[in-house]
Amino acid sequence: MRFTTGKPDHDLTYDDVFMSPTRSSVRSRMEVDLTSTDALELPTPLIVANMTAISGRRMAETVARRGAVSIIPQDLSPSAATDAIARVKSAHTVFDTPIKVTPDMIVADALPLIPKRAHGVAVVLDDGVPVGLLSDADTAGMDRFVPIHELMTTDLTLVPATISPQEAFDLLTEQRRKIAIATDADGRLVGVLTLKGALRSALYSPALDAQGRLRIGAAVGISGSTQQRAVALLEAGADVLVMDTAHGHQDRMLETLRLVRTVRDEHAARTGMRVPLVGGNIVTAEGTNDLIEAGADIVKVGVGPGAMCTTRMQTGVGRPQFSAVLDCAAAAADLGKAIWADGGVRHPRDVALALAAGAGAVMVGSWFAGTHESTSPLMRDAEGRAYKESFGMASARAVRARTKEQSFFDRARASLFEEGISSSRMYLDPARPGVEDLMDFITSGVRSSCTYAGARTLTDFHARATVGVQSRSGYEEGRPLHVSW
Ligand SMILES: NC(=O)C1=CN([C@@H]2O[C@H](COP(=O)(O)OP(=O)(O)OC[C@H]3O[C@@H](n4cnc5c(N)ncnc54)[C@H](OP(=O)(O)O)[C@@H]3O)[C@@H](O)[C@H]2O)C=CC1
Ligand SMILES: Nc1nc2c(ncn2[C@@H]2O[C@H](COP(=O)(O)O)[C@@H](O)[C@H]2O)c(=O)[nH]1
Repeated sequence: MRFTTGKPDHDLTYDDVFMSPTRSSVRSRMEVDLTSTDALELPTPLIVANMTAISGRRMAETVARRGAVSIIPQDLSPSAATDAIARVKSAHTVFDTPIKVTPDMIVADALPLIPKRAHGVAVVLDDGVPVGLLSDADTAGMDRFVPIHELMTTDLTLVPATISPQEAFDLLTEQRRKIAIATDADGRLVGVLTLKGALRSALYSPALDAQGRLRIGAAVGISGSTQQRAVALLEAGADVLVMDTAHGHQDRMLETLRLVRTVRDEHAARTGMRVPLVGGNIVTAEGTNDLIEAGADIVKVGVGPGAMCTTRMQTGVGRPQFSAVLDCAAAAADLGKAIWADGGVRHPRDVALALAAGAGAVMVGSWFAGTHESTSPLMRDAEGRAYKESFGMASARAVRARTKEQSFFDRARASLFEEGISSSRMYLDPARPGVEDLMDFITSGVRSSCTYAGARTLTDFHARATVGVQSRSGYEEGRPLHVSW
């Protein structure tokens, strides 16, 4: 990456910069290979942040089908974390896992479950065999105690699990249906595929492990029984382990990395599977070097840019994210490693700029909180707009949950040091209510950015990107107007 007018002597945020188009021989945005340039080599260079309100098994399986990875947070109990890994590992790599109900259940049992799926239906099963579909629309105006079999739609599009996404797409288009139900040779449910899902399956490659299962990551804290948790997560099949804390450039992080590296290496010697380790968060080249020396394959970069973050206002500490990513990516590359740009991503352009600056992949938290797949329950405000509650991992709320084994005094003391928001509303975008909709939005933007730079891969993109520094009005000029001025 080069600056149009030389590297400025002050640090820059994503909003401070723009990319210039350069001559390109790339004929189509579909020619661009978005494989991440970190140790994971993900088909889609996105990571879902290890935040309790956002990343769970539902999020993990959905994004893995589209080539990305979600990190199960450190605050989940070891059994909940290993259960999430097991569920994702057993999920189908093409067909979605639907909400399942039975004909005798009542509408009130199904209604809270249906919003957990962007496709908005539950599959009604009789002894494992699909017999109906239930959507919100089927239940409109009906008594909540009515049994599901009285309201369900029974005219189904059943397809064999061997069908290709393109065949499923053509069939659904021909039948003017939105969802197909895939079954095995005995007629039992395998999964579902929507029209959009079929299209996406043809466009994205899933993130798969060596055994062809969906990939998932998990976080390990730097306090407490780190070693035991790391062993349990590796045994369960975690594909990447993340260790992060507010101040990643501290001795305890370096000690934890060394400890977990030993556990990882023993696991690798036994199984032949070497799981990458991620350490963070830091924003300097020195921090990057120290974490890599202690065993990090990937360094997580970002102090203070997160949407739930109050660190910069509380402490004055942090660094504008574009410059942090640029410098840390260069330092990591010198050691043959990579970084993740973590935090502050609010538009597809931010992902593109982080990748242009050399990030191996980009971590997204709060933006994905406002989707059907995040862990929080769907709520509605007074106007009926759908939202999810989110909170920071260093908020008093998260700290209280994390320290529940400690004395009242220690918990009260710990929550004095909050550096995050305890409650925020992340509204679902009616045009993009699912995480896959946001992934479409982001990846189409990044594909386009690559072609503006004449790049076919993300390595090329970083090499060819030309970045300029812009004024506030330069940034404002680029914002679309939804109403006239
Ligand atoms: N990217 C970012 O800007 C930030 C991210 N976060 C995220 O929040 C989550 C929780 O992190 P964290 O709050 O570190 O909690 P952790 O549970 O990881 O604990 C942090 C440990 O480090 C010690 N510590 C020393 N100095 C600091 C410091 N300046 N800030 C925080 N802890 C310090 C704490 O001790 P003691 O409490 O006794 O001081 C505590 O033992 C992580 O996922 C982290 O990534 C949090 C803040 C900033
Ligand atoms: N300072 C804080 N940072 C936090 C907190 N919770 C999470 N985070 C960091 O934010 C990113 C995600 O950023 P986003 O803009 O995409 O939401 C996450 O990975 C953490 O590094 C917090 O309470 N305080």
